[in-house]
Amino acid sequence: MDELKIALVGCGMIGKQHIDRIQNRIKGATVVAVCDVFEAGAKAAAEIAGPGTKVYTDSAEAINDPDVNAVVVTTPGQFHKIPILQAIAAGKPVFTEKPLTNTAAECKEIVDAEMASGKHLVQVGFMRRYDRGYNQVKELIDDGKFGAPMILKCTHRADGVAEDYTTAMAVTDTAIHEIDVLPWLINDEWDEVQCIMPKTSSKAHAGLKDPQVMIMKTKTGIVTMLEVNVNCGFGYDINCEVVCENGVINLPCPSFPTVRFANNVSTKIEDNWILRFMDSYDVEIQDWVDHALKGETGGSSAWDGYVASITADALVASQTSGKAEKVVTGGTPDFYKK
Ligand SMILES: NC(=O)c1ccc[n+]([C@@H]2O[C@H](COP(=O)([O-])OP(=O)(O)OC[C@H]3O[C@@H](n4cnc5c(N)ncnc54)[C@H](O)[C@@H]3O)[C@@H](O)[C@H]2O)c1
Ligand SMILES: O[C@H]1[C@H](O)[C@@H](O)[C@H](O)[C@@H](O)[C@H]1O
Repeated sequence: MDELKIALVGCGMIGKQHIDRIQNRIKGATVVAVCDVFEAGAKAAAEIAGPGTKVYTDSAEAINDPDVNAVVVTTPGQFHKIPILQAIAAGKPVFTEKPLTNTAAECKEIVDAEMASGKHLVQVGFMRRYDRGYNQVKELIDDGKFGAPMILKCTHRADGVAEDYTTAMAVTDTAIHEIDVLPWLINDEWDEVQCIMPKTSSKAHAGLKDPQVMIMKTKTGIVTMLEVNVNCGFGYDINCEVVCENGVINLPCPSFPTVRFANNVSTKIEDNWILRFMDSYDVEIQDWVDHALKGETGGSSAWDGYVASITADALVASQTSGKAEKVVTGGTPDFYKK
């Protein structure tokens, strides 16, 4: 294969961004077909992709088009499973946005199908593994001079959320990023996780518990305290402080000038995830393309996506039990050992 000819399934917000990214900033890949259950949405996406782009409303038809040799899935999480399984059945590499799917049971079906195919075909869009700041922190941890990490203090704050955002989504849609990236960062695995509900913000819509505090402990005993706070009202504020034996490492934020003005010292906070992680998405998709052209996958595997969902299910269970819940994965199959 010398070029990926992609069918993109799910032409919403991030789907359209990935089309623009692939057509204009990524080498070695072109979107040749787009698919959305709403034909008008697919047609609008085809306009972005350019003349000659095929338009589908059925993912099986798009994925099995003989001109298509790779797939990008950008439907909402609860609709990821079917197009991913269709891509695996067709033997075509597939990049899916996070989460792999919304439940661990569905993720297991994908893992089983990929192992049965005998080929590594699935990459999950946990883009923080490609973020420059997280990579700089990882290099410092791996260097060893800071000693072992012991405590991680993280925030995942957003300006606000839509009315259909649920209490469980604080885990499955939002904290899922930290659930994936932190074990990669500190070379460890989750052991048990707990969700604690502080006083709910008056800005949270009816029925939503926000903020939430997630306490997550790894197998070697490192403890993470994660604040998920999606109605903070002041911007998209991602922080990660790693307290090690000999020092403390702070995730660098994208650089904005610090200004002194009107008796204040201040720095801008990014408005949203699109702007905060813009560069990471480009690096991530290019890395997927480069790997897929060689018959490989990079970044997060289907197994990583499955483990993230098992962890998310445990945290969601803790939202009601209030107790620490064990994360039980059964061990990495040889197929996924790196
Ligand atoms: N990595 C990130 O930071 C990041 C950011 C935003 C969204 N996401 C993820 O991207 C995915 C999409 O999010 P979004 O905000 O773009 O959603 P969206 O609702 O804007 O778009 C989803 C689109 O998929 C279409 N669709 C639904 N079911 C379909 C099916 N079976 N076949 C074809 N099309 C179908 C819908 O009609 C819609 O146009 C989600 O999994 C989300 O978690 C990731
Ligand atoms: O909490 C949001 C995350 O910070 C983003 O990166 C996206 O994944 C979005 O879907 C989530 O709702």
